[in-house]
Amino acid sequence: MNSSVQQSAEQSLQTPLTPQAFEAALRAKGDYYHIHHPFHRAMYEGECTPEQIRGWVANRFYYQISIPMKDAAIMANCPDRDTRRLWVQRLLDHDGYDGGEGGIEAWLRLGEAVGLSREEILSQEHVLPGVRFAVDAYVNFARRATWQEAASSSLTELFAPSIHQARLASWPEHYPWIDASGYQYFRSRLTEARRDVEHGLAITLQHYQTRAGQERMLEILQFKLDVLWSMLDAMTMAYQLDRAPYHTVTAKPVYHRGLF
Ligand SMILES: O=C(O)c1cc(C(=O)O)c2c(n1)C(=O)C(=O)c1cc(C(=O)O)[nH]c1-2
Repeated sequence: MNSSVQQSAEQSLQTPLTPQAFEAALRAKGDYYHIHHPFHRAMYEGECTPEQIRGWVANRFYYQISIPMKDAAIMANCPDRDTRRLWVQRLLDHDGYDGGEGGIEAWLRLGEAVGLSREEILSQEHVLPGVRFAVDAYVNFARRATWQEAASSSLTELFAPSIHQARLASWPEHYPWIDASGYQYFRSRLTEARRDVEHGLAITLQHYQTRAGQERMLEILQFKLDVLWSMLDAMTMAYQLDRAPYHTVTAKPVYHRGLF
């Protein structure tokens, strides 16, 4: 590269993206959302066996119960009262409040609708180590990052309404054996995720003002996409390729159930 070309490349890397261009770059990350993962595609194309659906629901439960801990960690690091007043809604959405059951309970109902018992889900006996490690990486990131960085890592939710919508549109047709009462979680998230995104996006656009910061935020978003993709990789090994951990040694789920 001659020096003037190099200089202008360096300059453009120092120029912050406009808020519009930054938001467009965030949205472009949707190309790597787990909606494109083969396990996910199989789910909404009707190709999954009941065992595979049950495996996904039981494993995703670990994400569901970890999200409020992740959000509590963000609040614990956030000195801004106005932010906390809005952010606390996320905990309440999942844990329930004022007689409302909340998302964790709705997920347990989804589990029952696909044929799992409540005890089986709560015991975490089906949670694969790879899923656990991926989810824990997300919670641990939220514990040690600044609250703004941790808040912005939730922005994969930009793409979540379309994935919940895809399930609502395809599962009842493909999997008539699933009790329709189980779908309430997906329905609730359509509106909850949109509201979360509005707040998360406002924090993000306000916080990342330099080009280096914006590039870092895109890397944070990629980290979160990696978390979601890696969870499905672990499920693919166990439920599609019959290669659960230790399958060469035993068919028993000997893997640990969390060390809290
Ligand atoms: O079903 C999904 O594909 C999906 C994805 C995501 C996401 O993109 O992180 C979330 C959820 N669901 C979800 O239900 C949810 O409550 C949620 C919270 C968060 C977050 O990062 O704070 N992501 C997600």
